[in-house]
Amino acid sequence: MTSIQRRIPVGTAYEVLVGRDLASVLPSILGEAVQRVAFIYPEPLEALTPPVIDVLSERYDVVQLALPDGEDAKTLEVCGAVWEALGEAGFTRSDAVVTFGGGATTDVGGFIAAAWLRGVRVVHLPTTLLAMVDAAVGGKTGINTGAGKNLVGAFHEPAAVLCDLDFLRTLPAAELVAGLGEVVKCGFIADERILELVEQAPVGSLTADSPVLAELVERAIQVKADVVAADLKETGGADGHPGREALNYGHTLAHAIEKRENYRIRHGEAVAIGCVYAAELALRAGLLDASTVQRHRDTFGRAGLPTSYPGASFDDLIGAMRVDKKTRGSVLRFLVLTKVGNPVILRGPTDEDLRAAYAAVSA
Ligand SMILES: NC(=O)c1ccc[n+]([C@@H]2O[C@H](COP(=O)([O-])OP(=O)(O)OC[C@H]3O[C@@H](n4cnc5c(N)ncnc54)[C@H](O)[C@@H]3O)[C@@H](O)[C@H]2O)c1
Ligand SMILES: O=C(O)C(=O)C[C@@H](O)[C@H](O)[C@H](O)COP(=O)(O)O
Ligand SMILES: [Zn+2]
Repeated sequence: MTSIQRRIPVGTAYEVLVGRDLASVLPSILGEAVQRVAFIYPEPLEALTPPVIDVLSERYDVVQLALPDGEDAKTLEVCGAVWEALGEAGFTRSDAVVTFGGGATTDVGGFIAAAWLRGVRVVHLPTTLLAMVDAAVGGKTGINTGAGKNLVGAFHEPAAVLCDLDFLRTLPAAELVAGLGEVVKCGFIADERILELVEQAPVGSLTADSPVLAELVERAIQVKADVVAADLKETGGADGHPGREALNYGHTLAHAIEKRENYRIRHGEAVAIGCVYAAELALRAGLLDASTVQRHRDTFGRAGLPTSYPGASFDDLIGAMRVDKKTRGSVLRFLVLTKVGNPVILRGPTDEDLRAAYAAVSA
């Protein structure tokens, strides 16, 4: 039975619903004008789709589009094939896209919707923890290129995000842990209670049906919704706050590691390493104290996440770090903390500090 536990508005634009058995609310969001729905999902999740397809099929002509799994879907080739399929289906501006899957699927499906006819409605049904708390919320969509991660994309806000916690029941434990990477990141940038909840939870207790996990989901979505509502297109925050770039904590190194690993490391795992790196960098820049750096290692580690990366040298990664979207010209800009909940931008850290911080996470 449908149960909506929380409605979290993202400004005035749309809501993120958190609950269970949420597919039934889709028609009320999509409305009467929609005739065709492109249902985009990763092929391995086929067995989970019938309850959603059944709801959609009662009202709409459903075009089912199975994509490759995970990061393999975030390519121009996959987008091209889907756009051809939409053309063949006569997909119009009053039709809609529904994505169903993890963050890779919501990213590429969102981009497909953003570009088709220059923008059609999209509703995300995230099925991983990471996509519920982060990827599906906020309207960032995108794909990868040979030069790096998420280098092509668009801001395209969804009409709604439906976080159905029931889908977490089939999620492999390692994927759930990876999602905690973005949850803990939100704790460090904006909500210390998240850190306390993770620190106090018995190891292994944050499973799909845990009430603490449900609270973490709601808190992390709230952090993301608040930051996005204040700076939708990452143009900058007010009163010294870095705005949406705060959500990019840990991502400069994370994206470089993901590229280096051919996307075979999970995004949330790479983010955990990247946040420890950013903390080490802030320590060397005289911005952050050593105990908060240690708290990064302890809290990400307690969640089951890696906090070091011995897989490459600094010189192997710096090229990919330079294409980070926070870079301006040849000046690297890092999101760092001065304390928990106080993100700031560090411009042009010295080569010595960049290397020393990397040495501290690569041992
Ligand atoms: N747009 C944004 O703001 C934003 C934010 C964070 C991350 N991201 C992107 O999200 C992606 C990572 O997302 P992810 O961690 O969800 O990975 P993912 O989409 O690759 O999914 C991980 C794996 O879980 C499987 N899976 C998904 N739901 C399942 C379920 N309910 N049961 C069983 N298996 C399931 C998938 O098939 C896949 O194999 C990265 O590409 C990252 O860049 C985007
Ligand atoms: O929503 C944002 O803004 C974020 O930075 C959230 C990140 O967790 C996410 O991985 C995002 O896709 C990274 O964005 P990018 O601009 O560095 O590609
Ligand atoms: Zn991320």
